[in-house]
Amino acid sequence: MTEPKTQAIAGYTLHRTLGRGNTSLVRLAMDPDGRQVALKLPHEETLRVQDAAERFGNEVRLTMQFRHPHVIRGYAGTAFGPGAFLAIQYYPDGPLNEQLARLPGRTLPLSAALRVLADLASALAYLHHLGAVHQDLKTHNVYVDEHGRASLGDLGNTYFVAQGGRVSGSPYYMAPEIYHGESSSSASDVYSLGILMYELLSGDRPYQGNSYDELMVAHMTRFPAPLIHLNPTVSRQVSRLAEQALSKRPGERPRADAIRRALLSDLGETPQDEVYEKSGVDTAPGVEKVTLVGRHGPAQTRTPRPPTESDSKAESKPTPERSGNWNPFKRRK
Ligand SMILES: Nc1ncnc2c1ncn2[C@@H]1O[C@H](COP(=O)(O)OP(=O)(O)OP(=O)(O)O)[C@@H](O)[C@H]1O
Repeated sequence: MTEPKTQAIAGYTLHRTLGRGNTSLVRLAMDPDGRQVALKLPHEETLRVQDAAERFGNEVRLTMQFRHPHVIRGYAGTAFGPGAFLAIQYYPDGPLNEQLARLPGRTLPLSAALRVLADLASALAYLHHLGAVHQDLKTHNVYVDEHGRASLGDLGNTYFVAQGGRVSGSPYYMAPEIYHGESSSSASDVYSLGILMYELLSGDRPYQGNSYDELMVAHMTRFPAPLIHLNPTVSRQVSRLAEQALSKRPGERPRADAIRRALLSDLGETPQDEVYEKSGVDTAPGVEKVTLVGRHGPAQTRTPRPPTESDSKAESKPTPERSGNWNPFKRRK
């Protein structure tokens, strides 16, 4: 296969193409420290279209800021301009959807599935603690290493609730309130986690459909069978939490941390509190900063500011994808 022409990034030796998404081309590369990395290079089109360029910039900025063992590790990046790139941890097995496609029956063994879900619940609990919403939890954005430990990637649509952001999601995983055109919240991430719990623990996503509209109806009006009926090896507690995560009303869903605890209990572990410390690192003059350091590593900085009128417009503006060439895996931009 001929490799597409790609912009050279100083200090990086480019190797084979790992994949191509809507936003970027991803190349295996050697970084200046001699480490193998996945190098995300925005498409020319991404850099030309303001909205897409901003999403790439957002992904670079947040990936470099967040530090958590289950949020994909960013090594270096440039958010904007012709030299834009993001170097992240390389996962030889690719994203979880590709891993599942290679497995018989598309299913992980129970303990492996519980571990992946517990790691993702931990990642969400961390983001939610910081006041952020991921908005795009799905198998395509999950990477699992050789020890079976999972990381949540693709922070392009992640935003801090206090700052506002564009509502988005993927139709198989998207909460009813997003279909209704309401704002996303930590509860909509928990809904996506509930979908993933069904998917990984029963072998199927709970809601199916051949179009955006069919999926919308399913998410809004149907209720899946209890998870324990689909997989009797799952505990009652995990089954109940998965059902509650899929509540139509966001307020009735559990928190990500409660799900993490239940999953760890199923693994025979005693869940520990995840501790986030406060510290004060200034990144810009004249702006209040809150820096939260996870027990797992250094700094995440957020800049609270009151939502503006344009934020609330953006938050309340869903962008349903109803065109003829509907693609269930393509994120709604
Ligand atoms: N860290 C990684 N390790 C290994 N392969 C990766 C990694 N990141 C991305 N890839 C490969 O590159 C492909 C494209 O990556 P990704 O989906 O993140 O692209 P994107 O354009 O940024 O996303 P989107 O399509 O959501 O805009 C993935 O499907 C995967 O095959």
